Amino acid sequence: MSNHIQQKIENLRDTLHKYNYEYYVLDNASISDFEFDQLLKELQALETAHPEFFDANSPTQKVGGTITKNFETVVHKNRMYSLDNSYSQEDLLDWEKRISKIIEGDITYTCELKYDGASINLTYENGVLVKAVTRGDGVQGDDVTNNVKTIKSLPLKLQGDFVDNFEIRGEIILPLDGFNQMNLAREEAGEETYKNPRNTASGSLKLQDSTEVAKRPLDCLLYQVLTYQNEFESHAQALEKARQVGFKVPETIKVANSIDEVVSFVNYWDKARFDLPYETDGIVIKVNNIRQQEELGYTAKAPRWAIAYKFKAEQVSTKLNEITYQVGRTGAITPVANLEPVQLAGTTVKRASLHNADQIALHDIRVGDEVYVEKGGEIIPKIVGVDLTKRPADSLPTIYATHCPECSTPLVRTEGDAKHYCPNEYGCAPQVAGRIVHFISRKAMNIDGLGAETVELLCKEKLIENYADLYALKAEQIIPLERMAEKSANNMVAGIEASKQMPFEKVLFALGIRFVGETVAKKLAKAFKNIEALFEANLETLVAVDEIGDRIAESIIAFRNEPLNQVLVAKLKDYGLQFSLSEEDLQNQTDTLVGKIFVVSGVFHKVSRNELKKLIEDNSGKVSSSISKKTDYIVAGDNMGPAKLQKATDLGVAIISEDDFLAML
Ligand SMILES: NC(=O)c1ccc[n+]([C@@H]2O[C@H](COP(=O)([O-])OP(=O)(O)OC[C@H]3O[C@@H](n4cnc5c(N)ncnc54)[C@H](O)[C@@H]3O)[C@@H](O)[C@H]2O)c1
Ligand SMILES: [Zn+2]
Repeated sequence: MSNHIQQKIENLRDTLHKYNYEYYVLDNASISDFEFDQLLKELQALETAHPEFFDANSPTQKVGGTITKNFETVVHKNRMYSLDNSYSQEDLLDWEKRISKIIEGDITYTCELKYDGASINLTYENGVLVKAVTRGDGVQGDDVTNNVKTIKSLPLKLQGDFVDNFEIRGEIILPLDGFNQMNLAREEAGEETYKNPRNTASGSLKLQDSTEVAKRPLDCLLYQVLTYQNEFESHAQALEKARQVGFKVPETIKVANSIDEVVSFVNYWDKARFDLPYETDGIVIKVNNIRQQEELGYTAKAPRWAIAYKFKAEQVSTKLNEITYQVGRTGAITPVANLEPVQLAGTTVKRASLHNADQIALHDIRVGDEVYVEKGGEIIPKIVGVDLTKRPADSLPTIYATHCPECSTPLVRTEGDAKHYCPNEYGCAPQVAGRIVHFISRKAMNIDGLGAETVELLCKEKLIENYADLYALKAEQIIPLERMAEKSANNMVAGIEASKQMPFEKVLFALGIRFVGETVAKKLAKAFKNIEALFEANLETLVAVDEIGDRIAESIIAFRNEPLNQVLVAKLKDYGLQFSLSEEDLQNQTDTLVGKIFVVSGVFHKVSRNELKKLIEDNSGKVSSSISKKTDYIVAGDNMGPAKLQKATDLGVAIISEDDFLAML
């Protein structure tokens, strides 16, 4: 019996060591955090029940990371710990009870967001950054000073009055904006996209070439100051002071006087976090008083004076019954997992995306497996892993589809593309209907009174074969159809008619040119101003446009060379759709701000923030999210952050008001 348990404990330790290695060293996790946490919890429970198998090297006892051989190893002056996790209000109350037994007096807490990146320890001597070291195994880490120095928001030399010698800790993160831009560029270059901001940030830190790191839009958010003469009384005070001398300490931090206040903070950010420009995976609650922190001290792995509250992972496990294949509007094949129905984030989930053949192979996902399903930012849930312990003995590896499930054409897969495609573009029913559905969709022509199901019906009834046919539809043809009545038919026709006013960029997006998404369509519309100019452009002219690369350019050329597309575009033009920028758009576009880089900060009165950004872009200026030496102007509204203000002043960037800006135009 105990032998069996010991075996189980050892297996779990081995498994977790392996996952730690993949996560911290390779920056390429093969299982989700949720699964990892489950396994760790399982091990913790076994170890608590069987203290005779205690091992100081167990993943429950140690910080998970390690050092690499690529950088100089530095022993931390002050150990770097992990954080204990909590998942509910009860967990937080338990924690409060535990610490109240150890310390005397009232406790106040600081609540901070748990920034999802890589931890870093910065050493400042006489106000100058001298060392930046990763957490490593907590005792020693990698010296990545040169890489960290490229982070623009991090002060290399402090201005103003602060402690002379200190360490400060923070999280190196990759804001979502920058992450998406990096991925866009990779997609453009036909390279595989990065998985998530966290491991991209962590991987960037460990690059050998600092000039490469400098190109990545990393940021550093600070969360702890360590001094040697006890200069500060409270954690919040230390952070406030750090912010004043130019460190990026997020304004989201809050002091709470009770666990109830902590809980309100947690509940608020559980939703509001999706509006943040970076990813967070929870809240960190800390005892605010530094003397009390010292009294509480540390366990082997984490401070007793802090606890992380992890946002609920919207993830469950269920059985995979069947894999089917879906043909998208572009002919891309998506494998779909048909699941044993399960409740997830308030909805019943029956299907989930499996992405592509590589993903299936990577996780070795098989029919009959118990799989983990996760609901991320996207609406369609995805499978993130397999519970191998539950795999049936007779299970077989998945063999990926070879032919289109709709039209039986052999599938193709081009080099470097993760997806398989059905090449029968104009004869494969879902591709035909799919192109029309895309055309009418909200972000494209936004046609009221017409939905995907109706489009399929209209195709099936042979009333339409392509999107241009929509404009010839008459109410009398629609009324006899299933689920249709006079009113709905009239609405549909009116909606189609109204769509003729949609601006050029929307029409361009609606055409469904491969790789021409909403943003690219906007760029193209702005650059070429009308469809004739766009379709006459050669590869060279096309790639000269900002952010347009070979892949997009070739796709545009292929589209305009296809005779059917030429006919469709000509028909749409005849029907009166907008194939050039409007007079108004043209008038509003100037070169007034060409070459100028703006940062917009604060709240404005005459125009909204988005309008302001649009005005900058319409007048050929560039909007950047962070202040750097390259920034020409900061348009400052109300409540501009003091850190930004300081930074702008330090760099000598001109700070202008909303009125100043409007006057420039
Ligand atoms: N998927 C995998 O294979 C795998 C493997 C290992 C670890 N993990 C995941 O990593 C996490 C455990 O990692 P960990 O030990 O680094 O602990 P952690 O990330 O849960 O917590 C500690 C870290 O939080 C960071 N942090 C962010 N904001 C902070 C703030 N305001 N104040 C203080 N600290 C803040 C610090 O960098 C600190 O080192 C778990 O979520 C686990 O699921 C996943
Ligand atoms: Zn097909």
